Amino acid sequence: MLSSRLIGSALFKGPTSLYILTPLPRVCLISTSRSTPAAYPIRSIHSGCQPCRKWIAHKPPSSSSSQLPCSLSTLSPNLSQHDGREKHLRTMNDPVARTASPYTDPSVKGPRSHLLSSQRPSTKPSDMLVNTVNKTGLHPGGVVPHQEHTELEEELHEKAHIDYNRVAIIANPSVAALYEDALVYETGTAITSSGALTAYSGKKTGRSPSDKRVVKEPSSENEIWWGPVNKPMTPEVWKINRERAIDYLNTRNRIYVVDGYAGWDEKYRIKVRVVCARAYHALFMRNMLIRPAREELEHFHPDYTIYNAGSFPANRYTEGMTSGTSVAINFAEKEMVILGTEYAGEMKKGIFTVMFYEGPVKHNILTLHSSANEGKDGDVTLFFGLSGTGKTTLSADPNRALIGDDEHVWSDTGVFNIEGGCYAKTVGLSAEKEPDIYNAIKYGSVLENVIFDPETRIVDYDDVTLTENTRCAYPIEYINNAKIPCLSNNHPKNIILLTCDARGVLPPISKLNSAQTMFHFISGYTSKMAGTEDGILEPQATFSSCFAQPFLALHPMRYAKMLAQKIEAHGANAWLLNTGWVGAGFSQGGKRCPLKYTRAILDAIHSGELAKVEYENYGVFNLQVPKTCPGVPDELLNPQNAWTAGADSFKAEVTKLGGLFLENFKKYESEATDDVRAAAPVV
Ligand SMILES: Nc1ncnc2c1ncn2[C@@H]1O[C@H](COP(=O)(O)OP(=O)(O)O)[C@@H](O)[C@H]1O
Ligand SMILES: C=C(OP(=O)(O)O)C(=O)O
Repeated sequence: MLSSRLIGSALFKGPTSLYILTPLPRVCLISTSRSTPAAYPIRSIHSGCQPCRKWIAHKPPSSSSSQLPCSLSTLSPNLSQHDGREKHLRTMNDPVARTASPYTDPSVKGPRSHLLSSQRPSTKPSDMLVNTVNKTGLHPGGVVPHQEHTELEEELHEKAHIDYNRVAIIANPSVAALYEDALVYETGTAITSSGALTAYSGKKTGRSPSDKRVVKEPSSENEIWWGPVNKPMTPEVWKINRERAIDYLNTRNRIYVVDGYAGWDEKYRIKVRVVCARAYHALFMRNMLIRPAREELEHFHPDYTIYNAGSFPANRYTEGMTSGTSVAINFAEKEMVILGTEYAGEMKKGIFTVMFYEGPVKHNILTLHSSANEGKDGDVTLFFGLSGTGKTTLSADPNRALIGDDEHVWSDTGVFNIEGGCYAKTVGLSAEKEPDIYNAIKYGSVLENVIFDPETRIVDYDDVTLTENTRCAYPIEYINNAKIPCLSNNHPKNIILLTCDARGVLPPISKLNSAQTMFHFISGYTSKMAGTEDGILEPQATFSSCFAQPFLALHPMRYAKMLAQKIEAHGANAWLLNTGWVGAGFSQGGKRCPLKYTRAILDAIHSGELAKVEYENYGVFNLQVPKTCPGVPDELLNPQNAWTAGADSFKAEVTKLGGLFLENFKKYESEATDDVRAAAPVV
C-alpha cells in the first residue's frame, strides 16, 4: 500500500515519472527515470508543500527499485512486477537526440550528477528522509536544512543570486520532463494530435521592437548603431531590470536552465545559457540552440546568459521604460533580460543581435538574416529576407540540403548556421504545400498560439484567433534533408533577396547586377506582414536595411560593405525574388504569388536554366526580368502584363513605390558609391 502520508486516489505513470494524486489538491511528481541525466528533485507540485530536495541519482541498471528515494517499492508493491517496463524506463533515451552526439549510453552522467562535493548524497530511503524537519500533514516533505549544489547551481547563485535553497533549478531537462511541467503548470499548453507541445504566449504574440534596449557602456558604446533600433539604457536601469527579473525567478518553485551553442562553426560559436521560468521557453530554446553533447554540459560555462522573466512586467515607472515590456541586452556583462513578454522569439532574436555585434566586431565575419541551403554538388544559396518573406518556406526544399532557416554567418571559410532549430510560421500550413515543415511538427516540437480541437487535438492552421503569427519551433534534424553539421565550406553561389511586395509591382524574379544588389540590400524593402511584430495587422511597406534592421547592432553600412566585398571576392549571382502579390496589389484584388511558381523559379535558378533565358528591362526599377521561366506562366513574370486593376493604377503604384525607395535611400546616399546610387529607381 502507499505510505499513509502519500496515499493517493490514483496513481499513473508517464514515461519518466510517477504521479501520485493526493486527496489534497496536489500532485507529487517523482522522476523514475535514472537514465535521464536531468533527474528531478522530488518535490510536490502545489505551492504550499516543502520539497524533498534529494536527487534521484543515476544508478546502474542492476540496482533494485528499493534504492530509489522514498522507496518506490514500498509505495507500490506492484512495481517489482514491472521490471521489464522499469528497465525500459531506466534505459530510455531522450527521444530528441542531441545533435552533436546522440546520448545513447545511460551510464554517462549528465550535468545533474556533477555535484561539487566529492560525496554524492545517500540515496537510501532511510537516510533521505532523516534530514528533513518540520514535517506536517500538510507539508509531509518537511524542510531540508542543508543540501549540496551542482556546479551550475553555484554559478547561478554567484552570478545572479538565484536562491538555490528555495528554487528548484532544473538544468537541461529532457523533452519529456519539459512536456510534463508545461502541461501541469502552464495554462494553455496541450499535446496536439501530431505529438507537439502547444503553448500560449499570452498577450504578446510577436516581437516588441519598440521595447528593445541596449545598455550604453564604454566597451561597446562607440560601435553600436544608436537610434530607434538600439535605444540606449543606462547601466543603472539595467541593474534594476535585471534584479527585477531575478527576483521574479526567485519567487518561482522551479526554474529551467538550458545550455547550448549559437553557431555551428566551433571557431566562432558562443555558449548560451537560458534561465527561464516557463518549461515552454526552455523547450523552445532547447530546440533553437545547438544542443551540446552530454559531456559538454558537465562544465558548461556560458559566454552569454538570458534571464527570461517574461511573465512578469517591467516597472513602468523605471526611468526609460515606455511600457511593461523590456528586452535588454548588455554587451559588457554579456547578458540579456526579458520582462513583460512571453513571446519566445525574443530570445532567439536576442542572440541574433549578439551575433550581429560579435561577428563583425570581434571576428570580422558577416552575420546575415538569411536562410541557406546546399545543392547536391555543394552550391550554396542564401535567401535574405525579412519576416514572412519566405526564408523558412523556400529553404526547405526536397532537392537541397537545409543549412538553416533564418540566421547565418558568412565567414572567410564559408557559411554556417547560428541555430540548432527552425522557427516556422504555421499560418495556412498544409501537408500538401509544405510537407517538410508539416512533418516536422511532432513530439519535441513547440507550437505557439495555434488553435486546436479540444477533442481530437488536431490543429487548425487556418485559425488565427490568437494571432496571425502562429509558429512552430523544431530541432533542425526534424527536416529530413538537413545538413548536419549545419555549415558549408563553400561560399554562396546564389544570393536571393526576398521581398514580399504587397503592392504587386515588383516582378516575381529579377536578375541583379552587383550595384543593384547593394542598393536593394541596403534598402531592404518588403511589406511587413501581420503578426510578427506587435501591432501590425495588415501588410505595410517597410524598408529594413540589410533585411535585418530590428536585429542590427552596428550601422547598416558596415554590413553592406562587408557583403559587397564578399560578393566581389566570390562572384555570387544575385536575384530579387518577390514572394508577394501578383496581378494587382493586396488592396486591389491581387493574390500572393502561388508557392508552386516561386518554387519553379528557384528550381530554374538552381538548374542554371533561368540564367540562359531572354531578359527584358522593367522600367522605373530598371530590373532585368526573364521573359520565360520553366513552370511559370509567361504573363506572370512582368507585373505590367499581369496587372488586372487598370493601366493607370499600375503606373501610379510603380511610381509610388519607386518614390518610397528614393526617399528611404536618402539616409545612406552619402556613404554609397556612384554605381549604387545609380541603381536606384528612376521616377
Ligand atoms: N510564394 C510564396 N513564397 C514563399 N512563401 C509563401 C508564398 N506564398 C505564401 N507563402 C507563405 O508565406 C509565409 C512565409 O513565411 P516564412 O517562410 O516563415 O518566412 P520567413 O522565414 O522569411 O519569416 C509562409 O506562411 C508561406 O506559406
Ligand atoms: C522570429 C522572427 O523571425 P522570422 O519571422 O524571420 O522567422 C521574428 O522576426 O520575430
